[in-house]
Amino acid sequence: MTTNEMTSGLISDTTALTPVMRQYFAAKEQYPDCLMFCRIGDFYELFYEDAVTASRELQLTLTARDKEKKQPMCGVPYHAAEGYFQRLLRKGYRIAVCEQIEDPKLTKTIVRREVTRVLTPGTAVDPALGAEQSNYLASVVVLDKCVGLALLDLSTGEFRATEFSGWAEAADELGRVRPVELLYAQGGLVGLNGRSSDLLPTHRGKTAMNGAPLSSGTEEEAASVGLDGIRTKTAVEDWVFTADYAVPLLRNHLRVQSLDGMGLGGHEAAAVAAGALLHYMRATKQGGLEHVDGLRFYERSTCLELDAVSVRNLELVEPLFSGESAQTTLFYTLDACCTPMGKRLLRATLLRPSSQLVEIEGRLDAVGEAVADLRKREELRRSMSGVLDLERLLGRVALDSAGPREVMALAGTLGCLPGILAAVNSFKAELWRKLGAGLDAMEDLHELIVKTIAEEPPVSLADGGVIRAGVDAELDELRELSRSGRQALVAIEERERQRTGIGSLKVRFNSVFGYYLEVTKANAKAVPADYERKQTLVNAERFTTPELKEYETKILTAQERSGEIERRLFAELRRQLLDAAKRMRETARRVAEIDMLGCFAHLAALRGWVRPSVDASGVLEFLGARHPVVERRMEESGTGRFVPNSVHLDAGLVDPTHRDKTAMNGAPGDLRPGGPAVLLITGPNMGGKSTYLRQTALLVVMAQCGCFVPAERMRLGLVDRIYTRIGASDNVARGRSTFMVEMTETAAILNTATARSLVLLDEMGRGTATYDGLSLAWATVEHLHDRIGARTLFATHYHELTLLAERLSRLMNLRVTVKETASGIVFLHTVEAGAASKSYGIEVARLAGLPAKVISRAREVLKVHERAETQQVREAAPATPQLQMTMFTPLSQRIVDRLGEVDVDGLTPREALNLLAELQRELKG
Ligand SMILES: Nc1ncnc2c1ncn2[C@@H]1O[C@H](COP(=O)(O)OP(=O)(O)OP(=O)(O)O)[C@@H](O)[C@H]1O
Repeated sequence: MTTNEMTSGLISDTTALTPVMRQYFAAKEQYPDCLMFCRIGDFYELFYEDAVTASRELQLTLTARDKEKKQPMCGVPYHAAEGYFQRLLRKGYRIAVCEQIEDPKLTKTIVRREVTRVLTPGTAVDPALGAEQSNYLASVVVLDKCVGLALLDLSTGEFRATEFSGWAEAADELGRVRPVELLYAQGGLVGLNGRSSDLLPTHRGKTAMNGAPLSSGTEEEAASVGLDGIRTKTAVEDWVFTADYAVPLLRNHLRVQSLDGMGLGGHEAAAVAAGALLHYMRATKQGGLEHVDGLRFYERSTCLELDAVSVRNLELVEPLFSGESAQTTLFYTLDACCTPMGKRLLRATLLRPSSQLVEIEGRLDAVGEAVADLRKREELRRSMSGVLDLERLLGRVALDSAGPREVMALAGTLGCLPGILAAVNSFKAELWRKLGAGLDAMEDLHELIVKTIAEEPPVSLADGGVIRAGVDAELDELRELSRSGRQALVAIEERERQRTGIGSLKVRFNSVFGYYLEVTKANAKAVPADYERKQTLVNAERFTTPELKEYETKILTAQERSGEIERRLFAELRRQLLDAAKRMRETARRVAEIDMLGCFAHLAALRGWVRPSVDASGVLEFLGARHPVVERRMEESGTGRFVPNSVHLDAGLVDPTHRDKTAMNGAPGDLRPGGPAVLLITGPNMGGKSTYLRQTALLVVMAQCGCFVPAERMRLGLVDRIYTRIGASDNVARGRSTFMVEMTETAAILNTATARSLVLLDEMGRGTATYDGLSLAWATVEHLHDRIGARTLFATHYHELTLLAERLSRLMNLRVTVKETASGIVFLHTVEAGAASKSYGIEVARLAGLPAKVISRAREVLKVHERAETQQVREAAPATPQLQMTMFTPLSQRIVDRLGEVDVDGLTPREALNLLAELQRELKG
């Protein structure tokens, strides 16, 4: 008999079951998708398939309730259960905890049992969660062709929602945020473009029996929706995802009349997703939602968009291959934050850099001021050094899992706030002033805690002595009573030793017998007649006396009563702290931002990074730029120096607001108007092409986060999106052909990139026959150049592509350089103008140790092919359509060209004036 059979009603005769098993099945029927942990005595037991699953996942011994072993079971001791729960949650399982809800001592029949908690990856806070990580529960809904998405991190109370016009963008956001659990309507996501989206269809819509994590459907689906990273997907009944139900629920929870104040006006889909998420929290019996007291509507359009593929390729927050060291990530390199909140904000900012000039410049101004003043900068960072995780501590208070020491830790952190405020106020930049003005130092709360809790409180409230003396008169009195009672016992012990002459006589306590006098067997004869025997052990006898009983009652009653008072006062304090939850969260948010800015300033000063000049042009120009991660790793491992390189790109966009900003960092003459929009980079393997591409993207990300950059100078016209198609990814493991993945990613770029985007294509077209690959690469470059005009870096091994420079006016060839020496080639890692003349693939193969015979044969074959191919490509490549110069040549270039054509000596003064007027007309559009 299996649980499935039982719960699906195949087995109707439950009378043969023991009463406990009947309770078990009743509970399991309600939560078929959870692993059911059933409390029996000191253990949580699992049965049937749940037992098989748990024993496999937790390496528990599988036993059986019956001789035929048809009823497998396994169990974990109740006091160690939380650790086992977490291990299963991390693997994506859902858990229901069926508790004994009566005291076994007080009932003569079977103890009642009920499910008191349902734990899921998104609703249970993992104590082992890293400070910089978030534990998002996500909820998604499609309403009126609009996709609503809500995200909640229960560990901090962060709650936000947004909307998308299409599923692809929503899936992309999910791929970036990587929630641990996703909620969606059971009926699937119906309504997108008037058709039923089959991306999360009903038949896969349920979490599998046994609480097993769902497989994410077919490969195409997984890739197209970017959901394959989410292990737990939970279907919730459709009615929950309706505006009539979810919106009032959300309003009630947030205690607001209208959601407009949270930026949710007119965003029903986002509100419904958020309301449904709260419904789920309640349905899984999660109390402690007090710290979830605000909801923020956020929009991606104010951000530099990074699709999930680019986040991965650029290793912004995670290494490309799981299991690799995190040291390859940009986050690791930039994380010099002092506080856990700062770390989390940095990580979130790297995933969502700004695309708003005012915001970026505001941050750069603030960072710049701190870079320039060592004393103030250090003071700022010092003021934050003792700050703990304010948001998580508050989360624990709300979830009622904060003990006295955590509350004291909270006070410690609150105590740092006045210092932080003073440090922030010492700066003048507008952003610092804004942050300072809104920073609530919360001295009242700090004082409240410090005055209520003892200086060095015990770990647990039950240990007593948590509340400071002087807080409650009755408590002080009771404590005095039990103290004097204990003193009296010491006196009794001494007196009785004298009276009986038994030097080893002791007054002792245990929870079963209370206080007693203990005498060794050898001395038992000397015991006076008024002692009343309580217990006989192998070596000792235990006695009591009426006097002892009297003190016992006094002491125990006093302790019990003071325990009650301590619990009440602690609960009152908790309530007061939660009443201030909103203030604390707001402060935590500001501290995070202060910390991140301080971190940027610290790194800039430490590593000599410079302030990027950001504007609304289409320029992207670096001088002496370095890859921050590779440079740091080379420094740390002592493997040489990183070779700086420069980049010059111009998408030819007119910057209406910053027309006068033609120079970087005030140095005139750096702007070369109408620079190339596409850079085609050739050169040997290992030459540094990928590094050059990635470094360009990373510097853009950093600059738009408001961070200084590792370069001598940088000018950046705002980028709206970064696209990357870099190297062969590990999609092969997911069963999709490398080439298919590459083409899907390239299609996404060609269909959605804009003239403001930055496109990085590395070795496109390698995964197929040479001519197919070359032709696709050729056509892609043409399309990017002619139709999109995005700033593009294209690294390739197809030397034939360098011929494109003859046809495309805004494409420039670059090459990574090598030096040929007698003993082989040396990589110089410098990028310079021009096409690589040779590919050196064979040289690199030689360095890798291919047999000499193979190398020399390869050289022969290469010669024959090279001659033939170059000729063919020249002849066969279709003519590029004539560029519409006026459309694609930047204005500045056209003016320069026009001036270049003029014969100045042959002009009359009037003609010169006319020309000037004409040029000005053109400038003004
Ligand atoms: N500017 C640089 N200064 C110093 N070392 C560099 C530089 N650029 C790249 N390197 C080092 O050279 C190695 C190869 O770089 P990269 O992977 O970028 O080469 P590639 O040209 O893309 O090679 P392939 O074509 O085989 O992918 C890396 O280990 C990197 O650390």
